[in-house]
Amino acid sequence: MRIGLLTSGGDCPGLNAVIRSAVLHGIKTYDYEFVGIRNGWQGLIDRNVMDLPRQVVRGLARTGGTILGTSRTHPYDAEGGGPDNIKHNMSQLGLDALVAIGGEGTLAGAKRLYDDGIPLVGVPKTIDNDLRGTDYTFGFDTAVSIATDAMDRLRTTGESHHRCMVAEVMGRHVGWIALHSGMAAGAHAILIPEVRTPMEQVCQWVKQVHERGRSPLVVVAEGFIPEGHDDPLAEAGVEASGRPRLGGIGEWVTRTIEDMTGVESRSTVLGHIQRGGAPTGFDRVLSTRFGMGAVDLIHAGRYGRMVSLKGTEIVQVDLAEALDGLKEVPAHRYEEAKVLFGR
Ligand SMILES: Nc1ncnc2c1ncn2[C@@H]1O[C@H](COP(=O)(O)OP(=O)(O)OP(=O)(O)O)[C@@H](O)[C@H]1O
Ligand SMILES: O=P(O)(O)OC[C@H]1O[C@](O)(CO)[C@@H](O)[C@@H]1O
Ligand SMILES: [Mg+2]
Repeated sequence: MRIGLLTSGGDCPGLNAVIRSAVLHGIKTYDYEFVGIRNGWQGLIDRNVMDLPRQVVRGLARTGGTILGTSRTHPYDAEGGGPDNIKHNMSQLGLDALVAIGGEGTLAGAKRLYDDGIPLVGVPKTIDNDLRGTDYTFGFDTAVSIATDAMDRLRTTGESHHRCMVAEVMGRHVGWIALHSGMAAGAHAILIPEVRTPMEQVCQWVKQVHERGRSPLVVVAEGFIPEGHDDPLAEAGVEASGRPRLGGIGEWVTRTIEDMTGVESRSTVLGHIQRGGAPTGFDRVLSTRFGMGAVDLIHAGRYGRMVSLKGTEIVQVDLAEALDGLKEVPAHRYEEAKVLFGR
């Protein structure tokens, strides 16, 4: 059995650990061969690949990024894409099956390809943690840990200057990173895409905190839409795919707070720092187990499925089930965090 591995969508810490564990488990347990497909679906279209013998994956569990590269190439819409071309290329490369490691976009493409007759399995990744069908995606824990560390730092400088500090974190459609890092750092307000909090409410929390002698910390997810607005702020234009490049909401919230409360405020955008560097121990273990689980799925011929974490166990779910809408922050989780906002 010769298996192609690809990473697609935004990178995240843990991708290399999946590649390593899939290769080691596949070689040691089943005597499989592995091929790395470069730059996501693009590599399958271009037949741009690398061999993945055991020595290439040595020491990878603790490294950030992906040795295969990634892209947001659409497997159907890109020039040279489509199931027939991809099947042809797989046959030219001698590939029997694929492991697609990606977020909800990548796995939606994988599901379509599976429905069109391509034998593949999925591994859920993304710092956003927005995939249903798994308790956690890898990358999320690392992003939360980086954001929490940054917020602890913002709090000490904020306290020195009696300022309101605003931290913008990633989270295009969902506010998991904001919720968890904000809660971990003791934020006085957390603004997420799922909840259209009015700025009057945010300013009331900020004033209450300031009046009791503390420096307010406000955490805002990049996809937050303030009441009265229709779309998230996207001041950096659009990507090649036409998708808006989010960002700018942190600065907008900061200016609004300063104007409405008179409390001196500063904004920090964490950006891609949240996606860089080494994975946490939790993400290394999750990625390692996911990589092994994906190879087991292929060995069992269970195509069209992905590995998933349920509680402490690695299980398997249908891609269709995992892609049935995004995993948003439920209202009760937001209400729980809100108890500690403001006063
Ligand atoms: N329904 C779909 N069918 C086929 N391809 C898709 C579909 N949706 C998205 N894609 C392709 O998959 C690519 C990767 O998806 P996306 O950019 O959403 O990242 P992701 O895999 O969700 O990971 P992350 O959210 O962590 O960046 C998209 O840029 C797009 O080209
Ligand atoms: O790396 P890019 O293409 O700027 O994408 C940024 C997006 O990727 C993510 O990190 C993961 O989907 C989002 O949170 C963010 O909006
Ligand atoms: Mg995604």
